[in-house]
Amino acid sequence: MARRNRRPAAPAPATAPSGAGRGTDPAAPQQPAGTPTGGVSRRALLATGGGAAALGLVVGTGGALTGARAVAGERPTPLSAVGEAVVPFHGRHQPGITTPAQAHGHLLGFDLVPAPAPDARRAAGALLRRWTELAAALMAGEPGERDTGVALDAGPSGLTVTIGFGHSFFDATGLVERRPRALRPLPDFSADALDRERSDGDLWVAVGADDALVAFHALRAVQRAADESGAARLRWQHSGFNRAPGATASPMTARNLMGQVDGTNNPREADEGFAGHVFVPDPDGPGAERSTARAEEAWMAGGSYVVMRRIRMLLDQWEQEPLAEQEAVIGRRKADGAPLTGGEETTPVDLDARTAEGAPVIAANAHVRVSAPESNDGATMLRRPFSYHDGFRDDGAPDAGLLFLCWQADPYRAFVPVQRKLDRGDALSPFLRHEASALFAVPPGAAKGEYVGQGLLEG
Ligand SMILES: C=CC1=C(C)c2cc3[nH]c(cc4nc(cc5[nH]c(cc1n2)c(C)c5CCC(=O)O)C(CCC(=O)O)=C4C)c(C)c3C=C
Ligand SMILES: [Fe+2]
Repeated sequence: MARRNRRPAAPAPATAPSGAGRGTDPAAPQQPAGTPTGGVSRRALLATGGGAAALGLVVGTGGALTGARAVAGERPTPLSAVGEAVVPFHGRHQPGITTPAQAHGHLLGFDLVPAPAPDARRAAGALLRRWTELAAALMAGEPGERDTGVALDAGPSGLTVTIGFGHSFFDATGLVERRPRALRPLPDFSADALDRERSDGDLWVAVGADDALVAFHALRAVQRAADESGAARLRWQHSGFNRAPGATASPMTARNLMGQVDGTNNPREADEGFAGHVFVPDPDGPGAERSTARAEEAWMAGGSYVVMRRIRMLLDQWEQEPLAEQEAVIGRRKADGAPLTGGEETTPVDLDARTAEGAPVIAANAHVRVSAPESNDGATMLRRPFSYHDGFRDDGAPDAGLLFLCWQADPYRAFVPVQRKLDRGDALSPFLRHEASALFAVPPGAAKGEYVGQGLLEG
């Protein structure tokens, strides 16, 4: 059976007319996040004399910020395509789902501060409004409330901020009736070695940007807003990276820390049925008949579910494997990601191909065979991972791997069956340890004037 491969990533237009930010292919992180807009950037404001006052900069709280680069009348040096890229915040879906994965990512899990349910709900609503306003401002290149200035000289750099709800949020806020069925806790898998303190959580915020300072600036603003609100406290943080835009001569699919080209056969937004795989359908729209959602979950229409897995790679073992073994484990060539059945990266994998001796060319336990939609009743997810490296463990091994993120309309029809199958017989599994896990309901995007999750908290 010849399988359909997705088209190669097309270079993003320098200026996108609306909506999509820098294109919608998470497998194409090397393209600058390009949607220069007519909006006034932080840097332009400074250079045209708006200065510190217009930016509401922090002055006198330890590190005075004066906007010293602001000189009235001075023309700003143009930002590079990377710096000036703007991803729109408002829209049907939240940003950071179909946005190509950026060079830097921070994933934050929060717990609500215990309080009687009505108070916790009110406090959560206020925090979500504050996070929404912050995200919209920072993503547009404007300063946040009492801005720290960390991102002062940069453009928004394709910044995205994405917000979600965990299973326990609904207990804490007395909203159990409105908890989606698809948000029930993930089952245990035999290979799990999960650290519960770095898993789960009431609330989730994901920050991505192509500049490290811009990403940190947003991460800190989000965490400080939670702290100051008294509504939520940080439970865990996982930080990761991808290759920087422009690091390769032309846009290419990213590699992971095992050296494999990773993301080739991701679904593309232009594929038929893409939205049905990734986003929760409208109750009366196409795809609703396949949905298990109840009327109480209508607030999730246009939203998506994200599974996060922190997967450590046993790199000392992996790097001992001969190249041919490494390629057999995946079913693709390491150099260019082409299937072992021939062709180039985007050539469809032929799962039926046999050697002269009659053995399958793609092994029965090869990762691409076991995980493919064709082997899982069509189960399809949008993968959007970051690599991570957090130093070395006591045994000297790198604490490094993949912050695996996948997006789907229903995790029980995508991640869960596929991970069950991988758990039973994937040639890659012996080189992996799943160390943290979480599932979040990511509501639809907010319209102007609304906040993310308003449909749940006030609907
Ligand atoms: C449960 C879902 C998946 C987990 C967990 C997972 C972990 C994981 N994968 C790689 C490396 C590669 N994965 C590739 C393809 C691929 N992986 C999944 C799912 C999970 N992977 C799917 C659905 C697919 C696509 C299969 C297909 O349709 O062909 C590839 C091949 C290139 C590609 O298409 O992206 C690589 C390489 C690692 C290293 C990893 C955990 C650390
Ligand atoms: Fe995979």
